[in-house]
Amino acid sequence: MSANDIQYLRSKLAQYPDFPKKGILFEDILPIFRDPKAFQILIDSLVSLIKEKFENVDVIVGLEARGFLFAPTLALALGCSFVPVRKPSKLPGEVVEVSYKKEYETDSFAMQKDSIKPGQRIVVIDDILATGGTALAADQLIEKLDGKLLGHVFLMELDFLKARDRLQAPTYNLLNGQAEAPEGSEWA
Ligand SMILES: O=P(O)(O)OC[C@H]1O[C@H](OP(=O)(O)OP(=O)(O)O)[C@H](O)[C@@H]1O
Ligand SMILES: Nc1ncnc2[nH]cnc12
Repeated sequence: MSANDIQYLRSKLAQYPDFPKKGILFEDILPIFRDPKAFQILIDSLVSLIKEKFENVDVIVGLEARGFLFAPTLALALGCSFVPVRKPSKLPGEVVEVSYKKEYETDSFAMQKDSIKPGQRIVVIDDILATGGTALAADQLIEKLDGKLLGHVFLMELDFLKARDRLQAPTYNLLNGQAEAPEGSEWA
């Protein structure tokens, strides 16, 4: 991704102080999707990043709700499956479920038991890494289904919350720099 592309995507982000609660600076990614040029840059950049960092990806897992805005398009561009992680009571059939805490509330997440096969190679996609509670919950669900977690890709990361230290798998983001797996972890 060129510096111009990064700049273009960053110019589409909007900040809202004290939303949804006092003290939270909310980062809004929705303007990206109002502009087809920005959306195309986003998908092309994510495809390049994933091809560069991960091998033989079978499944892109997207997290409700904002991950759903671009993870299916990305999966299609990569020729992978798309599998959703959803909020509770939304998925039919047998599910696995976990509760988690995020920057401004608690919630729970579920996946359909037959949505991934044991050993499938998985990259988890979401818009923002804040405390990491959401991403860790997705990791737990993938582990319960015996998927092979390759790593996480975010559009952006709230560095000051230091969530990267909580995530074990390699974690990348498009808009504010990249880092490798923690030293000593199985992915390092
Ligand atoms: O790292 P964390 O502290 O867990 O926070 C990050 C999560 O918070 C937001 O989702 P949220 O559930 O608020 O909203 P959404 O349903 O609009 O995606 C965001 O889209 C991430 O999924
Ligand atoms: N500050 C923030 N802005 C947007 N989404 C978020 N999810 C968690 N924290 C967030």
